[in-house]
Amino acid sequence: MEKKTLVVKLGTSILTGGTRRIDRAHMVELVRQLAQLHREGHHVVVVTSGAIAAGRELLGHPALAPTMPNKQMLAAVGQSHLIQIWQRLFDIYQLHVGQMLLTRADLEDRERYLNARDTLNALLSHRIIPVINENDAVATTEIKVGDNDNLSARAAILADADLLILLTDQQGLFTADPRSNPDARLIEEVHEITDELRALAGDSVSGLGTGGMATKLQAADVATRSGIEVVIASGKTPELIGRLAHGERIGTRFTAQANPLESRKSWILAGPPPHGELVVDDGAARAVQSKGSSLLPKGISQVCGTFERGDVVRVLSSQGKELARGICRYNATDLQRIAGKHSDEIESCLGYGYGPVAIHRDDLVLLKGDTQ
Ligand SMILES: Nc1ncnc2c1ncn2[C@@H]1O[C@H](COP(=O)(O)OP(=O)(O)O)[C@@H](O)[C@H]1O
Ligand SMILES: N[C@@H](CCC(=O)OP(=O)(O)O)C(=O)O
Repeated sequence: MEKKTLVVKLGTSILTGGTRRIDRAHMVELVRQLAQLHREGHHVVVVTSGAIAAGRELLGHPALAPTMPNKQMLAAVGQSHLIQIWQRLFDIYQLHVGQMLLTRADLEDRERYLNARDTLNALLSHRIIPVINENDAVATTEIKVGDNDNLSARAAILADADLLILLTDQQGLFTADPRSNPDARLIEEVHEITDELRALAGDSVSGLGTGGMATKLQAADVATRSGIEVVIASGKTPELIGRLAHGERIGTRFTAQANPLESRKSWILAGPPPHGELVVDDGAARAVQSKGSSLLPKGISQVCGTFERGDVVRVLSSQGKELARGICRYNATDLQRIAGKHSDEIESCLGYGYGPVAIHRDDLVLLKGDTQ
């Protein structure tokens, strides 16, 4: 069976079961399902809400004004508690978790984005379960993603996920909020997120979650545009996670709009103008062009311009013809020092390393014909 990468977002509504406490009994059941998928060889990423709810529970539900610092204080208390609960539950299956607390600023800055992606990939390749939440304690309104639905869509892009599952307290997106409209019907499949659809998605009324269905639709929009399928479903459906991973139709499914690799490549071409140039030797030019290889420092003969790790650069042949564009994993100063060297010399030369390649093949777009 094909191995998939799944991002599963668990909202406060499902983690508390609508109560004032974290529903550990239900978390045990969700972890059992996640561990089963992991055992089958799939990559599993958890995006967890519930820090604020856990903080409230731990402090005995103090009467607090709903100010930002108070929420941040609750999240700071609750997050460490929450991650301990996750770790204890995954311990049952001898699995480790790795906590990643992110903000919007981390995901918009190319260098920090690459760092976060490298960390996530390192966790996954060591078969550790990444457990992600927003870094509420440091995030102010400007740098906050604001809700974990949107955060999970960005985490899914970071992980190159095949499927994003948004687990909540409803069976999916309905034609109206089922809490107030008993006649509301489940929408089973969405191919395009239109304004009419957005008008159906209401806010959270439970006082526990953030954003309701509106933020779930925003998340579905972001993820499906990046080629990731999204499902909104009820966390109470038996064996839900495994059944969805095996292709069963449950809840509301949003079909992917593009292939993830293609969408990253169009960002490279349409995104910010290149910051610098790498002139490569004939061997590297051939490897990149005909074999679809990554660009190694060894094949770089000249580094021009000032660029940071994560910036887009142009790749030029020794005759000055533009062959490709890609996201560079080293900044210009570092690359000048390692250009022409073997990848296993990077660490000793710089004192650190971000891996053996200057531009990974997934971050490289070949240009056909003259693009000078
Ligand atoms: N059209 C809709 N279909 C389903 N649920 C809706 C809709 N509009 C609003 N909602 C509300 O969204 C809530 C789920 O969002 P939220 O409370 O933020 O949960 P979570 O903590 O899982 O993110 C549901 O409990 C429901 O009341
Ligand atoms: N980061 C916050 C959750 C924010 C949020 O979006 O909550 P939810 O709508 O329940 O997914 C916390 O951990 O409490």
